[in-house]
Order: sequence, then structure tokens, then C-alpha cells
Amino acid sequence: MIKVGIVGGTGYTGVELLRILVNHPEAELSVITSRSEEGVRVADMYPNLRGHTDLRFSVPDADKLAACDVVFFATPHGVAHSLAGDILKSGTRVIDLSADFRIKDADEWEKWYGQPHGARDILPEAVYGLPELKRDEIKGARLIAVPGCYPTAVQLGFLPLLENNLLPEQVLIADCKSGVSGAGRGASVGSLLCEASESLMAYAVKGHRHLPEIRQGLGWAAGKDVGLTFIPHLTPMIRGIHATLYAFAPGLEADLQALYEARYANEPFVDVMPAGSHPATRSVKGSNMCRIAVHRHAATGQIVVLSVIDNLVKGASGQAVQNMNLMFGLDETTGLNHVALMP
Ligand SMILES: NC(=O)C1=CN([C@@H]2O[C@H](COP(=O)(O)OP(=O)(O)OC[C@H]3O[C@@H](n4cnc5c(N)ncnc54)[C@H](OP(=O)(O)O)[C@@H]3O)[C@@H](O)[C@H]2O)C=CC1
Ligand SMILES: CC(=O)N[C@@H](CCC(=O)OP(=O)(O)O)C(=O)O
Repeated sequence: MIKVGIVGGTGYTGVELLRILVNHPEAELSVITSRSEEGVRVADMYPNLRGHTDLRFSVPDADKLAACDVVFFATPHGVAHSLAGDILKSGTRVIDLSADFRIKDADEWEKWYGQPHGARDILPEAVYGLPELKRDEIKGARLIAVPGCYPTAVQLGFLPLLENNLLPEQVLIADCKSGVSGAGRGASVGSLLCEASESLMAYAVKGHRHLPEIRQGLGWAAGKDVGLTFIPHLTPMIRGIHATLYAFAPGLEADLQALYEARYANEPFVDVMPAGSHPATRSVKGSNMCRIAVHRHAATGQIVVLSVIDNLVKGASGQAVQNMNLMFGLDETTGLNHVALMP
């Protein structure tokens, strides 16, 4: 059994990790940390876990974490910077759900995250945990940077076009909508029912911290720099990301449906839907699936790709477990075969 520690067990991605891991046949939950809920039984705080775990929250303790086989960080940015190095020294592997190790250029990271990069020494060995792009590297990794939620939906949507060099020079567009759980469990005015429901708004139009992460991944796929306008919106739903992606390729004759189906034919967590489909976020709610549909706009010929994920599953905790499975030589889908909740 894989002994698992989770730092940040009370947050939304932390409890989602718990929901997935209590039914994972190869994982044994060993440590779950929270500074604010120390001593509280996990199942008292999250009754959906009653009967699944007897663990109590404990404060982060480097020795206890180092005794695990793998430690997940489901914490705000900067926490993994301060703890991951020591945990790795003990031979324990680290899977970080925050953005601490996602951007390879530490100066760029500091610019977007507004704080010093606290772990430049181990950054080079971090592997970007998007299995559809980095599967072989993930298998041998000790330190994984789990992609962000918006970056997962956008990269999976654009990859087939960029990998095949089908797009001429242009600025791509990613128009994205997120559920409110994307902002985490911490209290904030923007997440209040009266602020977030019955309304829809864009934010961070000038530049969102996921922009450099997405451009980095698209650049790897294309083999060159990729221009991107990325606009996130907050929508009145709890879970889900809906990405509408735009690209122009005048004169391109390729059968895009066939291209996408071939690219993702062997991917267990990417579903290319039949031509003409409009995937809904609820078709992936609670599941680790990304559903994609590729269209050509009738009047303009513009390529429009629709990509939906659950931000807490394929956008965070499910993808983190997918990485764990690969790192420990398990079938990639182990413990991740949840069917989405409908309606
Ligand atoms: N929500 C989402 O959809 C996604 C989130 N992420 C990323 O995952 C990470 C967690 O997100 P989310 O679950 O939403 O966050 P939450 O704000 O919901 O939870 C944060 C957790 O971290 C713990 N924590 C906070 N500060 C520290 C600290 N200094 N040391 C140790 N533990 C700490 C908190 O517990 P306590 O304070 O009691 O210790 C809490 O359990 C973030 O980096 C986020 O950006 C990634 C993809 C999607
Ligand atoms: C709705 C909302 O606020 N979303 C968050 C992003 C979601 C997230 O958790 O970002 P990471 O994947 O980088 O951790 C935001 O815009 O900052």
C-alpha cells in the first residue's frame, strides 16, 4: 500500500483528494494536516467521509510527512516551497497542487505571484503533471507540479492543433468560465452567495496568473512561443470549468474531428465528443474526465474548441491522483473511474 500524507486537508482540493483516496485500492491515508482544525476527526468535519476514515487532522510535522511514501500539498502558494525540499530528502515523493513548481522560470513566477520563489534549488527537477503531455517524465518523477484548473482545460483543448503545427502565427483566444469552488474555501466577499449567484463576470482581464503557465505548456506543444489572450469569468455554479477556445487557420483542409479523435484515442481521461456536440460542465461533475468538442464556425470558418472539466477533479485532485498512479507504476485510472453526476 502507498502511505499517503495530505498537507491542507480541510480545503476544497484537500477534501476532494480524501473523497478519491478513501476508495483507492492501493492508497492508505496516513497523515492529514490542518492547523486550524488540529485534533478534529476528519469525518466530523466532512460527514461524507464517515465510515471511510478514522483519522484526525494534525498540524504539519516534517517527520510524520517524511514517513509517507507520497505527500500531496493542497495548500496556498508558497507552502510547498518551504516544506517540499526536506520531504524529498527523506525519499518521499511530492505532488503539489499549488502553483509553486508549475512555471519553470522562477523570475517569471515571482512576477505573477508577487512573492519570492522559495525553492529555486529543486525547481529544475519538478515535472509538470499533465499526463497527456508529460506521461513518461511523470513516471520517473519525485516532484510533480499539478497543472492549474484553467490551464488543464485550455491546454487539452489546443494541444492537437499546436502539436501538428496547424495554426499560422496568431494570438489564440481562451474564453473561460469557472465555478466558485475554484476560489477555494477561504472566506472572501466575492464568494458570497449574494455576490456570486445570479450573475456572471469576467476578472483579471489585464492578465491572470495562469496566463504564463498556459503559454508555457502551449509553447512546449508547438515548439515555439504561442500568443494567447486568456479571459477568466466567475459563473454561478459550484464546480466546473468551461473553456471556449478560438483559433484561425484559413485554408486548412484537415479533418479536425479525426485529428482530435486520433490524438486522444488512448487517453483514458479525454473524451472527444461526436462532431457538433456541446459538452456541458455537468457531464464531467465529480469525474476526472475532460470532454472536448471541435467545431468550425459556419460563417467565418473559425476553429472553435469546447473543453470542459471539473476544476476540483481533472483540474486538481483527480489529476493529482492520476499522477500518483503513474509515479507508482499503477494503472493510470486506478481509483478514478467516477461517473459524473447528472443532473
Ligand atoms: N479550488 C480549485 O479549484 C483549485 C485549487 N488549486 C490549488 O490548490 C491549492 C489548494 O486550493 P483549495 O483547496 O482551493 O484551497 P483552500 O483555501 O480551500 O484550502 C487551503 C488548505 O491549506 C491549509 N493551509 C493554509 N495555509 C497553510 C500553511 N501555511 N501551512 C499548511 N497548511 C496551510 C488550510 O488549512 P489550515 O489553514 O487549517 O492549515 C486548508 O486546508 C491552492 O494552491 C489552489 O490554488 C488548484 C487547482 C484547482
Ligand atoms: C474562480 C477562481 O477564483 N479561480 C482561481 C483559479 C483556480 C485555482 O485554484 O488556481 P490554481 O489552479 O492555480 O491553484 C483564480 O482565478 O485565481
